[in-house]
Amino acid sequence: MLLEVHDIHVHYGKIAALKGISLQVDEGEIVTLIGANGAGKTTTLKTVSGLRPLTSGSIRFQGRDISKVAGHKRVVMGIGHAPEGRGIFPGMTVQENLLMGAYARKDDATKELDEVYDLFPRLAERKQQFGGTMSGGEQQMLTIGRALMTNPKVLLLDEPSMGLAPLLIKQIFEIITTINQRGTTVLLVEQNAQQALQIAHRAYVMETGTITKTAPAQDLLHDPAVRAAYLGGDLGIH
Ligand SMILES: Nc1ncnc2c1ncn2[C@@H]1O[C@H](COP(=O)(O)OP(=O)(O)OP(=O)(O)O)[C@@H](O)[C@H]1O
Repeated sequence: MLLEVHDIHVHYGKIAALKGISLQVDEGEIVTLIGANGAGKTTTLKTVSGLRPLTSGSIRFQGRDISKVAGHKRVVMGIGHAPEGRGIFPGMTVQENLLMGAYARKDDATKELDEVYDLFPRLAERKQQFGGTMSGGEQQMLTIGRALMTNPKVLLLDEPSMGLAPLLIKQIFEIITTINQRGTTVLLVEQNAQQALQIAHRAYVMETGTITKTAPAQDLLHDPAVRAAYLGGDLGIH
């Protein structure tokens, strides 16, 4: 087991955002978390990467309890996080933004930089362009690229398709599959449940701070209750 989240509770002040979440991610998997707005998906990722503290419960990574390990150390251990809302450095070039992702590493990141440019030719074309002048979709690519610069064992992806045009959404999901096939485990949070379930191996359904269902992604694609709640009831399965 690569990542094991056990019965975590997380609060924002008095508000309980996570009320006992447990999930596992095996090496090599794409696991997706789906659920309505406010269910706690983003909070789950933030807690795994160390951006939010736990009230109780535990998180194990490669068998080690990391519940109290600082976020920057989790990066070095192999937990990469591409957060929602992009958060790139607008006044830095694309390349500088990517290199910021590698700052915690002691070794040379040339290989990772080449890999990121290979995955996202658009970023390679725009190395010297300021991050803030990139389009929304390009900034999304930059956020994912920056997280990949840490050479993560597990990549936490928060809403990578948010705000993207349909063609770009298709590309982003293809790229996530490629990243996974090249050896990175993925924990994916998505509003776009249909596409997420199509590329994922397994999925968890979240509702108001709890997990209500877990199954192979293909099973959830055909689950009438999941289809009605999260897939618009549309039966257009590909
Ligand atoms: N900084 C914060 N302060 C107070 N409450 C917060 C904060 N961030 C999130 N919450 C609350 O925690 C709950 C879970 O939020 P979270 O962002 O994790 O949900 P989500 O499933 O990712 O939703 P979405 O799909 O809308 O992004 C929500 O009720 C939200 O209002």
